Amino acid sequence: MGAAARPDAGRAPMTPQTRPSAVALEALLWPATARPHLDGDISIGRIKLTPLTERFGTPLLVVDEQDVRERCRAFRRAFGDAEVAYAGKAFLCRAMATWIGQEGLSLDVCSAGELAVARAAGFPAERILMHGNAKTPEDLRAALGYGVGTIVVDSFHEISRLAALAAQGARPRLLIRVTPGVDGHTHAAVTTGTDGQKFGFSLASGAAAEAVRRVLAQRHLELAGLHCHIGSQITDPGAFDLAAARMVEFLAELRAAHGTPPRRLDLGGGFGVAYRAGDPELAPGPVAGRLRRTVQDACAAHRLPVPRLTVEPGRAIVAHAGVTVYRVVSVKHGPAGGLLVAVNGGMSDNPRPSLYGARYTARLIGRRGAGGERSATVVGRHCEAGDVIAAGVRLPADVRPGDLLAVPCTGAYHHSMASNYNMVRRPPVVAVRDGRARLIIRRETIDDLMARDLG
Ligand SMILES: Cc1ncc(COP(=O)(O)O)c(C=O)c1O
Ligand SMILES: N[C@@H](CCCC[NH3+])C(=O)O
Repeated sequence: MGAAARPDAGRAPMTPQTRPSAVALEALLWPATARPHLDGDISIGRIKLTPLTERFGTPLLVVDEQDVRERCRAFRRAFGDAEVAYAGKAFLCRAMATWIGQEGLSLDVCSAGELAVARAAGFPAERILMHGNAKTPEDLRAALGYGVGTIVVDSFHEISRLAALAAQGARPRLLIRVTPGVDGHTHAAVTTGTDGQKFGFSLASGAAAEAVRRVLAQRHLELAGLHCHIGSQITDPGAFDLAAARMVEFLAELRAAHGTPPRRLDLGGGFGVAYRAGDPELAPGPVAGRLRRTVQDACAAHRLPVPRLTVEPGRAIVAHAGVTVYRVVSVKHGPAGGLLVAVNGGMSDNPRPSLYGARYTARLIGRRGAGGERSATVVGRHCEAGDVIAAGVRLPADVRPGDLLAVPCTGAYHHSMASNYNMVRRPPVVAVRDGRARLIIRRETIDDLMARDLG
């Protein structure tokens, strides 16, 4: 190519100062393999997002397999010989169950449906825990039928039901879900360690001690240990310490009352992650160090053997692996000079802002903006004014219909909580890794939606 034909002919040579650079990503928010590019695009797993949307459409949930695997490894390294059970409610499909299984994690399911996914992926039954405050007889039969390793019991009625089912053959291993009376200072809707909410047997009221007595009285049931889960998106490590210390104290009480204490202690999940730059996040290393020390010290103080620990991270494994890409449909001028940028998804693929006031960030991809930045609120397509995806974000002032917006940290409690509100079809999920993209959940079709409507 001759010099005159070059698009940059005649311009001053670029120095390091004038050479355009890709706008950096906030490293903590995006998947491990996410990289910004000069053209404004972002690649994940060495695949650029814009061509991916041309292939699979929008909205599109992209999941970075390497990010998931790295976080599984980080949790296993941090917790040493403890069991790490991924909480499938955060995001579950056959591919995810396969990755989790290959990385040596256990799996927490809370319905016959989640168990069916685990089964379809061939997840080892021994490494499955079943949860739920209102497991139905169908859930329990499915669990016993597959031979799940552990059932976490949550009510006196469930103990009776399990005893009846176990008398027919199975001998399930049980953890008792205890409510330790610890406030994790998270959103009220996901606070589960305090008395008065629906999960678990209260420690303070004596219900937990009574649940232990009832399980021990059933010869077909085996009491393996205790469980607690104080809530989700917790960023205060002190709340986990307090819960762990109370649970060890309870183990000591059980030894005094019944002889040998149960051998397992499951401290649940709930490790908070950053959704926006500057948000606090609990990294597995420090949190594991603290928790293990707390348990060891409390056991030493009570002269108890240290129980085998389990933790159940969900969000911390998969939230950062997910990026949702939307297409802008319309732009309006909002109050105080801000923009209202409406996209082709919303509360049906991300109900978290409307449920918990969750805050997200968003970024234009696929081209570089011009004309500076404006404050913007990214809103969804649903028939509610509260259908907001990201409020108060900075977007290029020239954002316009047809643009692509990427929202990071959408891997956990997005697809798993998606709905068909307004008969909108749920988006597909594409897994990316090492330059390859694989459709792991296809987009819903209008036929899917109509299939259950029998007229
Ligand atoms: C029993 C149990 N374990 C683990 C989790 C996972 O929580 P997170 O995704 O916040 O780690 C949950 C959800 O809060 C849960 O209910
Ligand atoms: N769905 C909640 C977390 C609930 C955790 C399940 N026990 C969220 O999106 O933050």
